[in-house]
Amino acid sequence: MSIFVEDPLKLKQWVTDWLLNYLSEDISRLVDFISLTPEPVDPFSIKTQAEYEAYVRDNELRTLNDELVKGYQELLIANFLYLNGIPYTYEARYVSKRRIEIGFDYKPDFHIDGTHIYIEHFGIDRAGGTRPDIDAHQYNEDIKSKRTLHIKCRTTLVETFHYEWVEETLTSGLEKKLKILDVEFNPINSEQLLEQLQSTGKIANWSDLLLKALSSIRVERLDYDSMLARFQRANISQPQKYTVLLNALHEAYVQELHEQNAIDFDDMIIRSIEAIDKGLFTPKWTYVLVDEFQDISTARMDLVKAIIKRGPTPSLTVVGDDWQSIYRFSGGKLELTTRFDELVGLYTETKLQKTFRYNNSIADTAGLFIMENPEQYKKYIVTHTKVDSSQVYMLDDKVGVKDGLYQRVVEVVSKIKSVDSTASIAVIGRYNYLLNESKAALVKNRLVENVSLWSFHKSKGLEADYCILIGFSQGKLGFPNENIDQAVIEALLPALDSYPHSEERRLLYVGLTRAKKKSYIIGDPTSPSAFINELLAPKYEVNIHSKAFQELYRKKFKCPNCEEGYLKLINGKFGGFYACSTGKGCRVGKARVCTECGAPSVDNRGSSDCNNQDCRHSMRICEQCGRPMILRNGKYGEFWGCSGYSTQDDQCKNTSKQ
Ligand SMILES: Nc1ncnc2c1ncn2[C@@H]1O[C@H](COP(=O)(O)OP(=O)(O)OP(=O)(O)O)[C@@H](O)[C@H]1O
Repeated sequence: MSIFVEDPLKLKQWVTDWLLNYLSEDISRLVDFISLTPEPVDPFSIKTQAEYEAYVRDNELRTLNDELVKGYQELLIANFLYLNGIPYTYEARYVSKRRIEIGFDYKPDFHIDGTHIYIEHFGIDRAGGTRPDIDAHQYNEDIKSKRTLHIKCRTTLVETFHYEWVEETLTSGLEKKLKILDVEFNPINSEQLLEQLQSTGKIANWSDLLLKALSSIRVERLDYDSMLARFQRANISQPQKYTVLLNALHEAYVQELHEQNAIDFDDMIIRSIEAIDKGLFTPKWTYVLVDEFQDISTARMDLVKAIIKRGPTPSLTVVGDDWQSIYRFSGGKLELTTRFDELVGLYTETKLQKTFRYNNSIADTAGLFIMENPEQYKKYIVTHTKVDSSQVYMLDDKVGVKDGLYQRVVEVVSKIKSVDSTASIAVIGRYNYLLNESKAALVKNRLVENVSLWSFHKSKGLEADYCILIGFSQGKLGFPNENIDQAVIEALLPALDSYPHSEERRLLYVGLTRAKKKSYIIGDPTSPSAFINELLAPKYEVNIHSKAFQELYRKKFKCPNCEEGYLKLINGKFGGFYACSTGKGCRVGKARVCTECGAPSVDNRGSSDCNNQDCRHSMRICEQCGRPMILRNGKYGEFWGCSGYSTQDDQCKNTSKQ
């Protein structure tokens, strides 16, 4: 086996060395690479301010000079200045401290040091249009006041625009504009640049990206053409450049293994297939059993197929659970389970729907949660153990207390031990650092005995009496992990179902179902992740043991019409609705289920409005009969028509204009 298999750090070092060599051979490769990472994003495709903020939060836009900037196009300008040896300051103070009409301290995007030249990048298209969440009129007015201010203060304003980026003239245009002003260009040489890239940690980040790409190329058995096709299908910009780079990396890796006279795990599989196909080995097995089939990769499936094809007509039995497919990042191809007949052939199915591990409370919460994704199979798990009350708890991380999360972990472990001293306990976290910190806190409090620390991935197949699930923050290191900057890796991995966070959802399902007795979820009420918000909904019947979370819950489910009541989900004959917990005394009666977020939606005149302040979705309803209105297409254009139009015994013909 290759040393890379035994010591992943050695592989990382090899990739880093390869990258440094590859880049130093040709300066144009270096410039190309800089333009490939981070991946370009068109800000005009971002719809809301919250979405833009999440993009900036989750995609650290750091220049070659190590400044954090606020937009991808600003990053390109900063890098252009840096590569051309033009000293600049990002968001420098302006000569005048005067506030311009719009009322903020004016800081132009860039100042060319030692000159009166400033650069402003304006996010407008040729018609003056802006990002959808920005008021275009106001933005254009601001542009005018900035121009006036520069004239008044006798400074030179160089303007660049979003549309130049679209037209691919952003940096070439800037070059012309600066040369006219006699700005001196001293392009940086490749050694200096490489040094800077290393010292700012960029090379290390790029190596991580390449490592992941290499692993995907291996497990998916991709060649140049299939890689290029995937990038094109995924709309990756500059697909050719990525393909050339990754293909070169893969070839060098294969060559390296050859020189080491060694193989890796992927080779083991690939060579086994070859050995069987060439008749060097004849399988004799009459029964072939594959466990954890939901995570099987293309290469592994090819091996199974070869064993069957060349064996003595064996029977194949596979065991898997599509709800627990969590190894896509290492090639797991859920499709092979969900499209088994198409991809593998005829089969008979046996459903294992009874669990001897967890109780009905955990089964109901976890089952409802996983089946939110309509692409997962519908299954109703019967449990051997039955309980009368909810065994899933939501706790907070002691809002505002330093290391509050780990203190909470200690508290829960200590409480469990006080009532069930020999119980097995597991702390399950999305990232290893969460587990390391938890372990340190438990060791310090002498509570670590009988406590396992597992990542959600590692917890697969394991079990404990009590499980404590942690790390539900928002963003890049959150759960669900909202890391969206690696579209390249996404494109190389097996196809993913389209439901948002589907793989992360399965991961939480796995975590929730590790406990035999109780599951505790610890979240942060000040920035609850999407999963925490979702689990607060009454249908999950989670015990909310936290004032802060109850407050959040209160906001969403408080009955708007009475002091005491909460809106509770009822599954009626004609679908779900919410009813006030105080019963008939409350005038609100029933509330609808918001079609966007599932929280209660309360009827007002002509519309039903979501009670969840983060959602606030408004659904148009018929003023005559209360059914939802539907936007229809008629002879004279679009109009709103009552959805009761097609109901035979109680037809409603109400319409209103669009
Ligand atoms: N027939 C049975 N009677 C009693 N207990 C059982 C029975 N079958 C399994 N168990 C217990 O149920 C628990 C779960 O079993 P096992 O780990 O085999 O399930 P699994 O289907 O592999 O679960 P998962 O896929 O969720 O990891 C174990 O503690 C096991 O000992």
